[in-house]
Amino acid sequence: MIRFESVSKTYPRSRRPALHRVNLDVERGEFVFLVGASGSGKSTLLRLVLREDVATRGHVYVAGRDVARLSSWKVPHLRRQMGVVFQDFRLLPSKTVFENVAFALQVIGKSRHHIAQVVPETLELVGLAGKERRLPHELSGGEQQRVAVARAFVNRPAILLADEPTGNLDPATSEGIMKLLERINRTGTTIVMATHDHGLVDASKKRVVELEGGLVVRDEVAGGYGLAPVTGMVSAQVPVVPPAQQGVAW
Ligand SMILES: Nc1ncnc2c1ncn2[C@@H]1O[C@H](COP(=O)(O)OP(=O)(O)OP(=O)(O)O)[C@@H](O)[C@H]1O
Repeated sequence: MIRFESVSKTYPRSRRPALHRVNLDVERGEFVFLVGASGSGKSTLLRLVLREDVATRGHVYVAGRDVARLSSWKVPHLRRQMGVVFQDFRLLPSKTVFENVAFALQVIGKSRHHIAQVVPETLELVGLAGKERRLPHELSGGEQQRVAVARAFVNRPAILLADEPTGNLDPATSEGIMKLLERINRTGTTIVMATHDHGLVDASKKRVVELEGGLVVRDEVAGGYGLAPVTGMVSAQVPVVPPAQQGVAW
């Protein structure tokens, strides 16, 4: 569903690459955590999937298409297959819960009839039935993030990208958002979630891809936030060459 082939990204006026020769394959329906220190390249990786930016080297494929080769008029079509959730919710402050979610469908030309049917269904799914007429400032942080998830999912995208979706939430509320994302994942939507949330990653036992200075330094099938201590037991961890041995020339 998402494939990175030796992808490097160096921003203009930057000497160090934000991503360096990243190889990554995310299958349809997978749930992948993207972890790593601040500045390790997580958001850059997500931006390349969304084609908000293009790789300096290598290829990014989404659903089999090389995103850099898409003509500009096809980019909106690519993005329609993806939903995005951010740490800061990014809701429209003067629109109600219903209108915020409906807006995502209006801009892609869906009919009023379709919107009237699908928006309430989605709000029900995220646990916001009855709050359709509220404005964002009348909701808790967790509820605002649920609206953002509803907006990202209302068009039933193949892929949902989440950039620190629980970064502004307390642990219990974060757990609720995580359960919601897992529920969405069970419908078949592929999820890639960048996070600093140790607790969620450790509790979930999902695939963990760790970035360090733009390099993938760990890709673990059912990992934790940090590398598991070696106990002598067989580990599901994929061996990864440490950055120092990869011949990296910045
Ligand atoms: N628009 C930009 N122009 C120049 N450099 C950038 C730009 N965006 C990011 N960078 C640099 O690229 C590197 C990776 O940044 P990125 O935002 O991808 O990291 P991140 O892992 O998402 O960090 P965080 O966890 O803090 O969100 C950093 O060194 C950052 O300074």
